[in-house]
Amino acid sequence: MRSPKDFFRPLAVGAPAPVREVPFRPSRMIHFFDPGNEKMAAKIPAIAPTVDVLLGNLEDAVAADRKEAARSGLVNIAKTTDFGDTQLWTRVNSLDSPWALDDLITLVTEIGDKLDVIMVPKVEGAEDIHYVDRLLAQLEAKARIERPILVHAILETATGVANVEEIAGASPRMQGISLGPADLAASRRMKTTRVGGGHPGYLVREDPNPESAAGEARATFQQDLWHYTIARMVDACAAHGILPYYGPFGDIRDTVACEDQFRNAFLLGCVGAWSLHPVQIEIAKRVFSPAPADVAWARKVIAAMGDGTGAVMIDGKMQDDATYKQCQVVAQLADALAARDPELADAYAAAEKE
Ligand SMILES: CC(=O)SCCNC(=O)CCNC(=O)[C@H](O)C(C)(C)COP(=O)(O)OP(=O)(O)OC[C@H]1O[C@@H](n2cnc3c(N)ncnc32)[C@H](O)[C@@H]1OP(=O)(O)O
Ligand SMILES: CC(=O)C(=O)O
Ligand SMILES: [Mg+2]
Repeated sequence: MRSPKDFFRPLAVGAPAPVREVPFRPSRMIHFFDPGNEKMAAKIPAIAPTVDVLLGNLEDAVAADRKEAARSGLVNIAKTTDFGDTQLWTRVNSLDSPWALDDLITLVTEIGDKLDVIMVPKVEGAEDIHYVDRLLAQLEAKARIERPILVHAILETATGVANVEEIAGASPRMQGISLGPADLAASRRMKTTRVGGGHPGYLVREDPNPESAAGEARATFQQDLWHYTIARMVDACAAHGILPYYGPFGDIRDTVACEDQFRNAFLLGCVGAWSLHPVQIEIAKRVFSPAPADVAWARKVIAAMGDGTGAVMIDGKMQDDATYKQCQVVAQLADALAARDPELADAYAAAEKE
C-alpha cells in the first residue's frame, strides 16, 4: 500500500497533479448515447445544451461487432462538437474485456483534453482503480494532458458492493460511483429481469385483523429493492468526498416509476442519475434540482439561525445546528445548479419572494 504522503503524487513522470478535491459540477443527468449509432450521434449537438453530462457509451448496449465504430465515433464527435460547459464522459469496456485497453489508449491520446470523466464498469475492488489510475497517468503524460481525467466506478457486482468503501477511496481521481442495478441483480442471483426499479413481489403485507372475517384483503406495500445498496454507496461516497448517482431505469415508457426511483435516490443523497432516452432528461432535471419551495425554506432557516448555533422555532418546527447544516446542503446545491440553469435561478428567486 502506498504511504498516505504519496497519495497525491502523480503516478507517471509528466502526468498532471491529481485533484485534492472533486470539483462539484452539476451532473443531474448523465445522458448515454451510442457514438457509433449515426442517428443518435446526429442528435448530440442539439442535446448537449440540455444536459449536464453527455456520455459516449462503449460498453454494454453496444454490440461486439460495433465496438470499434463506437470508439472511433466518440473520437470524431469529441473533436467536432462544441459542448459548451456540458461535461463529456465515456464508459469504457470492462477491464477483463478485449476492448478496454484500446479504449483507454485511443481515447486518452486522441481526445483526453476533452474528456472530463471515464466511467469504469464492473469495478470489484481498489485494484481495478489502481490499474486504471496508473495507466491514465502514463497516457496523460504521453498526450501532454494538463488536467487529470477523473474516474467513476459502476457498482454492479456483489464483490464491488462488499468493497465499496475501498473503491471510493482508492485514488484522488475517484469522482463518483453509480449504482448498476442490472448487472448487480445478475451477480447477486436476484430473480428479477429488469434494469432498476421495483418489483411487485418484493413487498410487506399488513397484519391480519383479528376482528375481521377470515380471507379479508390485507394491504400490501411494495418495498425498494435498491435501498440497501444506494444507502451504502451514498455513505461510502460521502465518507470519501466523492459523488453518488443512481444509474439506469430501463422501463423507458414508465416515466412515473422512473421519477419515483430517481427521487428516492435524490432524497437519500444522490446527485444525479443516467438518462438512457431523451424522455428521461427532463425527469432527472426536475428530480435532482431541489424544489423552489424547499430552497426558499432552507434560506429562511439559514437567515434565522445566524451562526447556526442554538435553537429557534420557525413555523412550529424546531431548528438547530443539524437542520441548519441540512439547509446549507440544499441551498448550496441550489446555488450551484442556478449558476448553470437560468430558468432554475428565476424559479428560486421567485419562490424566495413569496
Ligand atoms: C444496464 C446498462 O448498462 S444501461 C446503459 C446502456 N444502455 C444504453 O446506453 C441505452 C441507450 N438508449 C438506447 O439505446 C435507446 O434509447 C433505446 C434502444 C433504449 C430505445 O431506442 P429507440 O427504440 O430508437 O427509441 P425511440 O424510437 O423512442 O427513439 C426516438 C428517437 O430518439 C433517439 N434516441 C433514443 N435514445 C437516444 C439517446 N440515448 N440519445 C440520443 N437520441 C436517442 C432515437 O434514435 C430516435 O431518433 P429518430 O426519431 O430520429 O428515429
Ligand atoms: C448500469 C449498469 O451497467 C447495470 O445496471 O448493469
Ligand atoms: Mg452493467
